[in-house]
Amino acid sequence: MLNEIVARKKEDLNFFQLPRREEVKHHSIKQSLAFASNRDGIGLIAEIKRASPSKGMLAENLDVVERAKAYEAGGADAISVLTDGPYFQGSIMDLIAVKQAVNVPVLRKDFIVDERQIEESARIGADAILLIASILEPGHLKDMAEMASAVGLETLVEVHTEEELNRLLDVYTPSLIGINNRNLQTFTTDTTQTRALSASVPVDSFIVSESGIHSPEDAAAVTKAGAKAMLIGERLVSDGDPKTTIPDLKKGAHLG
Ligand SMILES: O=C(O)c1ccccc1NCC(=O)[C@H](O)[C@H](O)COP(=O)(O)O
Repeated sequence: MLNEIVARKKEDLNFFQLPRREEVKHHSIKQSLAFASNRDGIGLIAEIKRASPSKGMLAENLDVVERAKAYEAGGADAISVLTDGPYFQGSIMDLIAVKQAVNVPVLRKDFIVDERQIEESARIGADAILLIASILEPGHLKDMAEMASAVGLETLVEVHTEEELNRLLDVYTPSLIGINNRNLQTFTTDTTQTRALSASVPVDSFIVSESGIHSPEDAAAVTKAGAKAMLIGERLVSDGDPKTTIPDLKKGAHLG
């Protein structure tokens, strides 16, 4: 009997195994965004965001697979999945499901503070992870970025202030830099933050403007400021028709 139970258990365990990382098709987020920037004037990362500390619940009972497919069909060049549970109501299950449903690169958005989260990100199939300069010492951030690269993950390194950016650049120059327009202490957003920092970003780094982008005019402002891509959560997650909204937001890149 016990043998039977154990055999059955082994079979069931196989059911839940994730595919090996080398069996999953991975896509470069930088390449996807750079291609879109050349083709459309700006690349777009659309975010799966159920809730946030600043706004509370944004999309209750969100079907993450349906939403991710709608983003992709609408022209998103990458998808960001918030996997933090306590503050954003996300989970790694969301990322696993999204990765299996779309062909654009998938970014894991979380508060990554421990090397084990990098191993986990690789295991669950993420193509890229976010590293936040305000919560990691520059040397630690550099080590984390190198470790991520060694396991096949790209990194988007997020800064909000000039001081954070300069401290980081003293030890490490990220290839993808996210300028967060949201102040993480007050939660206020101001898209002029992208302009304020972009001149200090090394020319070879690719700028992603993050947060507070709601309209084609916002897209125009961050494009003019030097962003090559934008990361949008709230505006898109509750939107009825990403197939219309995503192209409209991208068209903002061509506004005067
Ligand atoms: O969104 C928040 O309230 C928030 C608060 C504290 C830390 C992080 C937070 N957001 C994470 C994000 O990076 C945003 O979801 C992302 O940049 C998209 O922003 P938005 O388009 O304004 O939803």
